[in-house]
Order: sequence, then structure tokens, then C-alpha cells
Amino acid sequence: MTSPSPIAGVVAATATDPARRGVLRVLLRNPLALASLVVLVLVVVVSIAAPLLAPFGPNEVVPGLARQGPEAGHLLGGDGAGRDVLSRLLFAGRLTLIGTVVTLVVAVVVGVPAGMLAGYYGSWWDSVSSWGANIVIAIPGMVLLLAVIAAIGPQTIPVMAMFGILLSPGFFRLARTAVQNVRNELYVDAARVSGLSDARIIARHVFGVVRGPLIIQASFSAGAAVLVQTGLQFLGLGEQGTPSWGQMLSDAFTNIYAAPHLVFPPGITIAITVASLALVGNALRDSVNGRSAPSRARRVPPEAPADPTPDDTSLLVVRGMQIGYPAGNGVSVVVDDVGFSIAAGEVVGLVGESGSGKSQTAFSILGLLPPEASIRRGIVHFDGRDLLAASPTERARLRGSRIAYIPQEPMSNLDPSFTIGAQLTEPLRAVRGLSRSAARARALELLEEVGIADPARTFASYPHQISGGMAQRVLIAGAVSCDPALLIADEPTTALDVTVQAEILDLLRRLQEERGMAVLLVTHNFGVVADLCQRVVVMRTGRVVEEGDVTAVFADPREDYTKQLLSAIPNGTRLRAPVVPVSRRKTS
Ligand SMILES: Nc1ncnc2c1ncn2[C@@H]1O[C@H](COP(=O)(O)OP(=O)(O)OP(=O)(O)O)[C@@H](O)[C@H]1O
Repeated sequence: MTSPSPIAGVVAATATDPARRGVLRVLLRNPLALASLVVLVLVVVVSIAAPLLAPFGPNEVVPGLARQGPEAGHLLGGDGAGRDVLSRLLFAGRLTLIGTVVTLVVAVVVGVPAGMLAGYYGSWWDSVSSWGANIVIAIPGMVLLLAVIAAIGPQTIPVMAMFGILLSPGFFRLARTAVQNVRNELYVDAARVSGLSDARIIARHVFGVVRGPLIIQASFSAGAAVLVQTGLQFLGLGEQGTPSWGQMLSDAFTNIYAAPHLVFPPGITIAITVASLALVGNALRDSVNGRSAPSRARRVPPEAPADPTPDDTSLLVVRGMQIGYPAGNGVSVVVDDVGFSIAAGEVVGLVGESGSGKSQTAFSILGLLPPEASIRRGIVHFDGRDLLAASPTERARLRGSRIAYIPQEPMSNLDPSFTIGAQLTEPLRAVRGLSRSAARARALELLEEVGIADPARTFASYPHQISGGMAQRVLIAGAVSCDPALLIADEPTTALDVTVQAEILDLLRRLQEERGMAVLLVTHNFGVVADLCQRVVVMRTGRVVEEGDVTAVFADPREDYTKQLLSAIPNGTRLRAPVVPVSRRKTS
């Protein structure tokens, strides 16, 4: 599974793709956005159903109704010409709707395909279309719209279509950037290799990425379209025979002294509609930025308390851990009743096949489960502290100082935009408070300590300029830079080739011996456990099935599953002398 960035144990949260979480679900969780959505749906439904709902025709003049206030049969009174205001308001929404839809369709149809092609193919496609988008941006919009009206007359559809063209560069840039971000992702390469056509890859793999941001952009653009359209109608530049909100507002201002109440129906309708579009857009944007998402996995009230005060004084104590994810109307439990302890300086292997729940268990200790996960019951005590009761800030502080983490994919955990030196020194300065020069000196020392041959050169390199093995050494240097009491290593050698794997394991072994830190080594490989660990916890389908001293489990595995894992070790792997825990070392 994807691992968060771990430099010096300062681990970043994994972003959750809002498009995948479902736009509707995001809106339903935000009461203000939900209310706005209801308003927008009402405006649309009422406008479409105007001929059925309106008591009078939009242009029907009722004798004696001119400038009258609300009265029986005319809930909003009559306008300057004696027409029923409520009926006109209902009909007026139709023109606004049509104008807004035309604007959005044109902006999306012009901007999105061009942006996707420019982002996907790059080269001249990108140059030509970016050049075109820049020209459109440079045109003064209102002047162009007035010129179009002067040329063809006040026709809503062509004018709003032109406004759509003016908005299209926003959609173009959005689509282009989103596609550029994914076009080199491994899954897009995999789709290419599997023989899918470009059109199919774009439609299937790339459009999914653009969809969420496009919906957000569309809601803001719709607000702009309503305002521009209403503004033009207010100035008398809209179609004369068809009722519109802007025209009603203009009529209200003409009669402002005789009938001031006429301002309210169109004014409030325009304000509520535009505000609702903005609120929906804001809710969607916030969800993309992660502001509305719950910070981390919730700990739901335990169904049955796990042993509340473990007597175990080990450095790390996990008891009765149960982790679940929402599945349909229920919960899918992926880790159940998992418990183990790690003494100070002890190296424990957490072993099991893929999907057995090792990473979920490790992430629950780190406090880095995804937001949708819930810890349904259990205890995690570290150094006597109840981690599940600790605040996110406390947990973040612990990760940067006492608990460190090494991920399985070193390359994807280094930021390609910064040098290795910048990524190593930043946490040293922010977390340990070192000066710039002291942080640099310490980072160089750490690089040397993890066996990098030319520390100064690596310090100045960008991630793409170093090998996978070097990247893992860099991450290990970052992890141990805070002198952690516990190092959690999640399959630290999986992404590396066999010789490098052995070197990294030797490095971990050496660092553990020198520093006496406890290590939780997550792996599916019993050979790695044999090489490094004193104790092993075997997991299968989210549960612990066997636990014990590595030597004892190797000599006499109780469970058939453990025997199967052991039989997968290549012939010739031998148990090395176990690392001696610091707590049990003699201090002679
Ligand atoms: N975000 C998620 N939503 C739902 N289920 C999830 C999520 N993340 C993990 N799981 C499920 O949790 C179970 C345990 O996953 P976990 O990543 O801990 O396995 P693992 O033993 O570490 O395997 P691997 O070595 O392949 O990473 C799996 O069945 C997985 O499908």
C-alpha cells in the first residue's frame, strides 16, 4: 500500500482523491453546502416547472396591479407595468438557467478537451493551445461582450456562448495541469503497455482525475455566468420580450421610490443563487484541499473495552486492536484483536502474507490510518502514554522525535523538487532546532553513517539523481536523525534488488545495535525476520496467529500457516545471531 513520506519521522498524510470519494458524499457531509445544493435544485425545478406553477403569464398585465404590494392572488405584488411579480420571477429563472448552461457547455467543450490533449501529448499541442488560451485571457471580456451585442443585438444565447469562450482558459489550464500530473503515473504507463488506445486511456484513466476539479470550477463559473447575464440585462442589454432577473431588477430601480419592495424578489433570488453556487464551490474546493476531511482515523467508542491498563511496561504495547473501514451499510474489519509488545531495544518482526493487516497495524501505531478508517477497539501504549487518547499534535510530535518510520517505496517518498540535503536538513532544523550550518553538518554525518560513499554529492543531488538503494539509505538517515526509541520499518527492502536488500538489512542491523532502538519490522519475508529479529508476530487475515522467539518459532512452528511462510524462505537462509536487546545487555 502507499506509504506516507517519512523523512525524520515527520510523516505527511496521504491525500485522498476527492473525485474517488464522491462529490455528492463530500457535499452531503457539509450542512451549508447541502442547504445550498437544495436551493439550487429548487431554483432549477421551479424554473423548469414555471408554466405549471405560475398563476399568471409572464407578460400578462393585470389591470390595477401596477406597483401594488403583496395581496391576495399576487403574493409578491405587481411590477411597474402591472404584471404579477411572482409569475415573472418563476419564468425569469428559465432564461438565467439557459444562459448559464450555454456558458458552461461552451467553456467545458472548448477548454477541457484542449487542456487534456495539451497535457497528455505536450509538445506542439501544448504550445499552440496554451498560446490560444493566453490570447483569450488577454481579451477584455466585458468590452468583447458589448461588441458582440452591438453586432448581433441583445441575444442571450450567443452572448453567453461568447462568455463561455472567455471562461474556457480556466477549464483549459485546470485540465492541462491535472493531466500533466498523471500522464507519467505507473498506472497510465501500464494502460499504454496493455495496448489501450490513447483515446481510451484519456477517457478511462485520465478523465477520472480531472472530473473533481472540473465540477468545482463549473460551480464558480456558473456563479459568474449568472452575474454577468443579470448585469447585462440590468443595463437593458438583454432580450426585451423574455422576463429575466436582471430586467426585473432594472424595473424595480425605475420604480424605487413608488414601490421599493420590487427590489427584493429579484435581488434576493440573484443573491441566494450566486451565494449557493459559491458555497457549493467552496465546499468542494475545501474537500480537495483536505480542510473538511477528518484529520485522521477516528477512534469510535469501543464496543467492548480492551484491557484498559496493561501491566506490561514494554516500550510499545498493543492490545485488542480492531480496525475497520466503511463497507456498504456496515464495517469491514481488516485488523481484529491484534496484540503484541516490544521492549526497549527489541527487534520484532510483524510477518504475514499480503493483505494480512501488517501495514494497517503499523499505521495505527503511527497514527496514520486514512480518514475513513476507524479504530473500533484496542490500546496502543508507547512509553507509558496512551497514543489513541493523544491529540494529533502530540502524535505528530512523537513521530518527529521518538517514533520514526521507514517506508517500502523509497523513491516515491522523496520530493522530486528538493535536493536530498534540503529534505534532510528541514526536519533537523524544524524539529531539533539546529542552525542551518549545524543541520548541514549533521545531515552529512548521517549520510556517511548510513554508508553513502560521497555524502556531499548526495547531499546536493535531487532524488532522480540517486539509486533506489541510496534513496532508502537517505530515508533511513532521516528516520534515525531524531534518535528514535522505536523505528517502524514497513517492508524496507521490498522495492530493492536482492544485493541492495542485503546491504540495507545489514545497515538496519548495525544502526539498531549501535543505537539500541526498538524496531518493528513489517515484512512478508520470514528470511528477513530470521536475519534481523529476536521475536516474531505472525499475522493472517487481520489476526495474530502465532507469536514467539524467532529461534523457537523457526525450530518448532505451531501453526500450519507459519510453516508455509517458513517453507517459502530460500534454501540456505540461516538464522543469524539475534540482536541483543539493549534492555538485556550487560553494562560491563
Ligand atoms: N483504505 C482502505 N479501505 C478499505 N480497506 C483497506 C484500506 N487499506 C487497506 N485495506 C484492507 O486492509 C487489509 C490489510 O491491508 P494491509 O495494507 O495492512 O496489508 P499488508 O499485510 O500490509 O499487505 P501488503 O504487504 O501487501 O502491504 C487488506 O485486506 C486491505 O484490502
